[in-house]
Amino acid sequence: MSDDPFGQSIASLANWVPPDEPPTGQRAALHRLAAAMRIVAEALTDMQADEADLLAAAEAMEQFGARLEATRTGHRPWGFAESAPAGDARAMFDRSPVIGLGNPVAPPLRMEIDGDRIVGRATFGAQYEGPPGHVHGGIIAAAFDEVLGMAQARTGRPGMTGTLTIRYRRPTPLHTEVVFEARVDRVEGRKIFAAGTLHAGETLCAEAEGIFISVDFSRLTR
Ligand SMILES: CCCCCCCC/C=C\CCCCCCCC(=O)SCCNC(=O)CCNC(=O)[C@H](O)C(C)(C)COP(=O)(O)OP(=O)(O)OC[C@H]1O[C@@H](n2cnc3c(N)ncnc32)[C@H](O)[C@@H]1OP(=O)(O)O
Repeated sequence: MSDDPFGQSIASLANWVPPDEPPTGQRAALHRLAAAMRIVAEALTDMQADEADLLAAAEAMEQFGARLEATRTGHRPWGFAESAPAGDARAMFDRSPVIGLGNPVAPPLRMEIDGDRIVGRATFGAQYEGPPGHVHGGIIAAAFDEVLGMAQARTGRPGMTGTLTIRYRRPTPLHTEVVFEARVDRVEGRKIFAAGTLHAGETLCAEAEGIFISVDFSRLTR
């Protein structure tokens, strides 16, 4: 990948560390808006507002949505180099559906690097419910993809998920902080083998194995 500046910029994201300082300005406002949208999404799963109240909110949201739509450029700023001028080299992560503080769909999972492990923490609310009172298995798979994905990216030759295998051992509770852990087991040619666990307290809720295939990411932009 040495002749591939885009690949290098993706690989450099593997050195991501959680920002020390909270964001400011437009980005802080974006995070606040996304957080407010998460509160609304969570409340919608269990609320008693009447029809008129809901319709008034829907109207306001539709109007605001139209205002935002009108400002869209279609530009996809998804590289280290491009997000740096936006004020923060890690701005790309704002968009993630799993960790993105600017994406209301994200729980959000908070990741940290601990030696050769990636640790991810999240508290899933009712909008992520699968079986009653417990987290949807597909959401758990998405979170594993992200933490195993971060672990494999730190090899410096990040790949795409080829195979992700999950063993769900115990139902994962909602409204409780749960902890994902991931690490790289071994690298064989382009294949990076990663593994992880999900715990709720002392309970092992799920285990995952992933095979990531190192790719030339500039392919994806063509
Ligand atoms: C988006 C990534 C971001 C990068 C990181 C940035 C840093 C940030 C850090 C972290 C936070 C973010 C973390 C994100 C995590 C999310 C990642 C996803 O969800 S990715 C979306 C889902 N995955 C796809 O859509 C793949 C679709 N599939 C493909 O594009 C191809 O099939 C691909 C690239 C996987 C392989 O295709 P070929 O043509 O390049 O490779 P061939 O030549 O066929 O195989 C090479 C070797 O790999 C094995 N292989 C190929 N496919 C495999 C598979 N699916 N499973 C297992 N092994 C496979 C083969 O057996 C072969 O092994 P032998 O050399 O013979 O030993």
